[in-house]
Amino acid sequence: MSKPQVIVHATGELLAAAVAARLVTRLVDAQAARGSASLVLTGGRTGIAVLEQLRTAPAMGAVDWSRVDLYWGDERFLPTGHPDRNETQAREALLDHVAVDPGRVRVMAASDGEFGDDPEAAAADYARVLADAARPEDHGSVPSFDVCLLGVGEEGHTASVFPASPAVYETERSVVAVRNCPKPPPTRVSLTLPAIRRSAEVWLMTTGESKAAAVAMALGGAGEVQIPAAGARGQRRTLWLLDRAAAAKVPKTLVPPLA
Ligand SMILES: O=C1O[C@H](COP(=O)(O)O)[C@@H](O)[C@H](O)[C@H]1O
Repeated sequence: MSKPQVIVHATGELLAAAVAARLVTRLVDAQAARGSASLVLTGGRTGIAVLEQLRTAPAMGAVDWSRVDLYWGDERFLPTGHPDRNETQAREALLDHVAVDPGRVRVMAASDGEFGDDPEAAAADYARVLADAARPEDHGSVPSFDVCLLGVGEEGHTASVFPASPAVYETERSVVAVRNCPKPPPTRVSLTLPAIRRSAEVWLMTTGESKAAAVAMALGGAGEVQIPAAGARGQRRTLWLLDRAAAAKVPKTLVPPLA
């Protein structure tokens, strides 16, 4: 498992543009090496801002979106097309504007979908989707995603794994239903930390003063039960992509000069 590396940008806008550029390079490299790339999307303000930036990124045309496998790290369990669904926001920000292969866009079920209002069934279904997509070289039931994008909440949640919640103690399942979330909406579906840790690269992205304490705790050695984002690590790389405000309380020894 990789050690976290911190990259700080001056503003949230610069951060989103820089992450978008970094992502273009990573996807192009994966496609050149293997023919396809896999990407886990996140919801949240920073995650969606990155997708908006990606849409107009200068080298965007270098990515063949029909050969990108798309997944979600978590989903708000709401009806199809609901504006608060991470899927809806990702489609508006990017996916409706690029030539994705619909068969490679693996969404988490909606609350009016085939599993009805049953988030446990939706989670079990997504675990099957992941298992079906895993290749022999992934050595398990979760693909080794090229990049897993994640946000970070004020209290340290990532995906929809909240501090001290049942999801943070999960060691077997790759996807779980999450109920009674402290942040609305209360019902969600989420990858677990063990599934996230199957990723080659994990990129945690967050901005703003309100995230500074959680970021400092995660990077300062807090446990994942207290700060779930601390447990999100990639096999090859773990990047913490921050703006100056979110990085304000991180120990100076961990922060390189401004990008
Ligand atoms: O609810 C969620 O929140 C987190 C963080 O969102 P932000 O707006 O504070 O950046 C996000 O990572 C997660 O995907 C989303 O469902």
